[in-house]
Amino acid sequence: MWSVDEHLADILRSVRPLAPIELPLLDAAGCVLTEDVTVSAALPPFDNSSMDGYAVRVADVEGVTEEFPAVLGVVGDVAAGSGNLPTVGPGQAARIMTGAPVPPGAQAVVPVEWTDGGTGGGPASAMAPGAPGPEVRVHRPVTEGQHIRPRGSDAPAGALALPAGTVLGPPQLGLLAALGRPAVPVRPRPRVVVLSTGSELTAPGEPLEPGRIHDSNSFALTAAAQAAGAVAFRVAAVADDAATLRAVLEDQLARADLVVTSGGVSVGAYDVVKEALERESGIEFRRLAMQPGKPQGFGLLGPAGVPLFALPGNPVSSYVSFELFVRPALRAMAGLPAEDPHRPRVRARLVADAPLASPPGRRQFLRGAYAPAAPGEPLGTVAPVGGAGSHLLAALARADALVEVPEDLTEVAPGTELTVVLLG
Ligand SMILES: Nc1nc2c(c(=O)[nH]1)N[C@H]1C(S)=C(S)[C@@H](COP(=O)(O)OP(=O)(O)OC[C@H]3O[C@@H](n4cnc5c(N)ncnc54)[C@H](O)[C@@H]3O)O[C@H]1N2
Ligand code: MOO
Repeated sequence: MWSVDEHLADILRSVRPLAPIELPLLDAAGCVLTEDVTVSAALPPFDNSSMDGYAVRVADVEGVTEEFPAVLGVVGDVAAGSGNLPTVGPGQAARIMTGAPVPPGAQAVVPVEWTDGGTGGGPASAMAPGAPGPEVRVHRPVTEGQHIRPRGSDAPAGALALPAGTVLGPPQLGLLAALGRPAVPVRPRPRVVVLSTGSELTAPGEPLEPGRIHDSNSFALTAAAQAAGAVAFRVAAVADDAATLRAVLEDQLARADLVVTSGGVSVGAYDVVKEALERESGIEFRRLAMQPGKPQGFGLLGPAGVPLFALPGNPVSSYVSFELFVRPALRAMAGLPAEDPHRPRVRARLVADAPLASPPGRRQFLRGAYAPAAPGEPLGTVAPVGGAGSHLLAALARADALVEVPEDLTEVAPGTELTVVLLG
């Protein structure tokens, strides 16, 4: 029997980060940058106004008040995007909008609210539409540089904008766009093919014949792969026939960086995944010291060595196995640390009416509902949801945590401190 930790270590030894490719920004969302990105041209690229107002020379507005305003000649109107700039000489001002380049000669911007807005009346609350008037009265002084965002104040040219290894979230993608980068080198999202096996499986929406059930695993596992950041393809369930399964796998390998199958790995007469792959070099079928998820297959398939996870068919077993083994592998392939910040492990106290039983020598993963620590309490609590049966999908759907019972515990008393994986 392999321990959970040995199996995961073997997987992480076998999988490799995917080779980097250049991707357009929005396709690179959530991906890991593989090269440093430096600031090629300063951000912002020119001194610009942070206010709608008037660009002035500081000496012209020194000591002014509403009662004794400066009256300045308006020499132009500078909108954001203007390239043709007027020069502001002594006694002059240029009307200017937020984001517009500061015209030569101007040293500061007076917000329109500190002026008459060129109307000859009292303080303006906004700019009048249309062309500016010939004069503006300025009611308050400004200091040099006031309301000006200097060139390079966000990111100076030559600075490191984003180091290799950065995960590209919305702010990072925004920065790359601001720097003028249309595409960046990243590790791509792994492409995952998810395939259920079992002659009893019927697609949701189809009526059930006697003895048959709906295929739920391929939906849960495909969604889990997407949630792990992969591009996931769900394949229609394959009946229990080794030749068909081999043919489907061969077809699917062309678009897969990783393959997940469910079912057919136990010791039954129709355990087709095992039958189809057991002699395939590289795929090894093991028994793990865990519950659920005891029978597992893992290895590298085909000439390209595509990691294949043959997960057990019970719905809870396959989902728990995905969380514990496939998700870390996908993260490693995407260049992320296998240790998953989105699946934190916390310690919590068990809340239960009676002691819980756990199989000897196997690490058990019960489904639970976690409650964070109350004020003044060092630990949160976790209550079991449903029993230990690996067919209990409805209970899994109500749970938000996996409760880890160590191998050496066969009875877990209420109040016991345990590790909990938060599923989020
Ligand atoms: N004699 C033994 N029998 C079993 C053992 C054992 O050690 N000795 N192990 C049990 C354990 S533990 C597990 S887990 C299962 C694993 O079985 P398989 O991976 O071969 O899975 P199947 O037999 O194909 O299916 C098991 C169960 O799950 C249902 N299933 C399968 N696929 C789906 C799907 N896509 N959607 C919904 N439900 C699915 C299937 O109908 C079965 O009920 O073996 C035990 N047996
Ligand atoms: O290991 Mo099975 O996954 O217990 O149900």
